[in-house]
Amino acid sequence: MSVAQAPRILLLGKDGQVGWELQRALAPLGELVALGRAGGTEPATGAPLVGDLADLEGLAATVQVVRPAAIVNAAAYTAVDQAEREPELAERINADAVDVLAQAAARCGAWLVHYSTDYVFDGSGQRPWREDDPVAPLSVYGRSKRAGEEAVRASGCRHLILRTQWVYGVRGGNFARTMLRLAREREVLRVVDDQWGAPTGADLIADVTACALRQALAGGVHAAALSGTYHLAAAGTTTWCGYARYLIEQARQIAPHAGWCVHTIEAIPTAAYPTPARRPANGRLDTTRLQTAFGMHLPPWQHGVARWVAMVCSDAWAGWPNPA
Ligand SMILES: NC(=O)C1=CN([C@@H]2O[C@H](COP(=O)(O)OP(=O)(O)OC[C@H]3O[C@@H](n4cnc5c(N)ncnc54)[C@H](OP(=O)(O)O)[C@@H]3O)[C@@H](O)[C@H]2O)C=CC1
Ligand SMILES: Cc1cn([C@H]2C[C@H](O)[C@@H](COP(=O)(O)OP(=O)(O)O[C@H]3O[C@@H](C)C(=O)[C@@H](O)[C@H]3O)O2)c(=O)[nH]c1=O
Ligand SMILES: [Mg+2]
Repeated sequence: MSVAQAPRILLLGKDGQVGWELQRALAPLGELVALGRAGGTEPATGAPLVGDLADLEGLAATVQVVRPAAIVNAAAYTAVDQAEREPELAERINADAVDVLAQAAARCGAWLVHYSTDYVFDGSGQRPWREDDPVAPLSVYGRSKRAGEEAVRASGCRHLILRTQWVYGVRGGNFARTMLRLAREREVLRVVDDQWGAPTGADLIADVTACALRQALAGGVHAAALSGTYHLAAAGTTTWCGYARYLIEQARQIAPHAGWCVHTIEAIPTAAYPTPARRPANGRLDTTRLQTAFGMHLPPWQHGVARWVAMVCSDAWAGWPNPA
């Protein structure tokens, strides 16, 4: 395929954990126009493009100018506890801006790839959640993400809503990085052991997104039928405590002399770790639908976590343990 015929893909949120990996994974699919908060320029004409999701008018205009075959939205308000204090901003970025993108996608016939979260569920029961199970978010963040999902479906655009969870990446802050820092500062860590989910790598999310979007962009009857909501998480499940223990054990093996202080990782109930936002106890996601629809297998969560630890603990990784 020549560059001129390659579909245009508009990526928003290019500098986040998932957005960063998407720059790499989406590049082979077409002509990628990748925007962060600061925006950019249209490759052919140099026209200014808006990447700030708080600028709703600018965002709609940007889609019109780029006329992409697909929009991939990796930008979001993801500070779960902080969202309890600024619900309007969370709603604007996670719902209003998504509404604008979805309507713009519908108008120009583009696919919209959008990410959502296990935090749309109330966490009841033990069974892994399926895509059509009822949602009942416990937090401002969760409610704003639910509203974003609803806007995408209501717009009528062809879409992939990919609900994921517990994301870690080499770029940006996450629970894994917090744990590795604390393990070098404290002798005892206390971590909740009654919230369940699967740590999922930003690289895995990006690779799966590229594979799914390629099939969607291929066109035809099969492609149109792919539009819908999918759960995307690594295989297996653990608790935040199980995750912390695995991470730190891996890190100690790879970098035994990195100054570890921790000798105890104590399993605690959620009630012993109060936070502004409530989080679901059962965040397990059933990924059967994704695996069947797109013909792929998802690896055990430990594989990606071990690779991430090897990456961030390597001496070559200049920013260890907290990159710029
Ligand atoms: N992180 C997680 O554990 C999970 C994430 N998800 C979802 O996956 C998607 C990707 O998340 P992830 O990559 O981890 O999140 P990050 O927080 O790493 O990245 C989000 C990006 O969005 C940017 N952003 C925030 N506000 C705006 C704005 N007004 N305009 C433009 N950009 C903005 C952030 O910029 P800045 O850094 O400047 O604020 C950041 O670069 C999101 O939809 C999220 O809800 C789902 C489940 C779990
Ligand atoms: C730092 C720390 C956290 N915790 C608990 C608090 C909380 O219940 C759990 C996870 O804390 P965090 O705040 O790091 O994770 P959190 O920001 O809740 O992560 C979520 O982010 C959003 C964006 C999502 O969509 C979710 O899927 C999920 O990944 O660990 C401890 O028990 N001990 C600790 O020392
Ligand atoms: Mg957090």
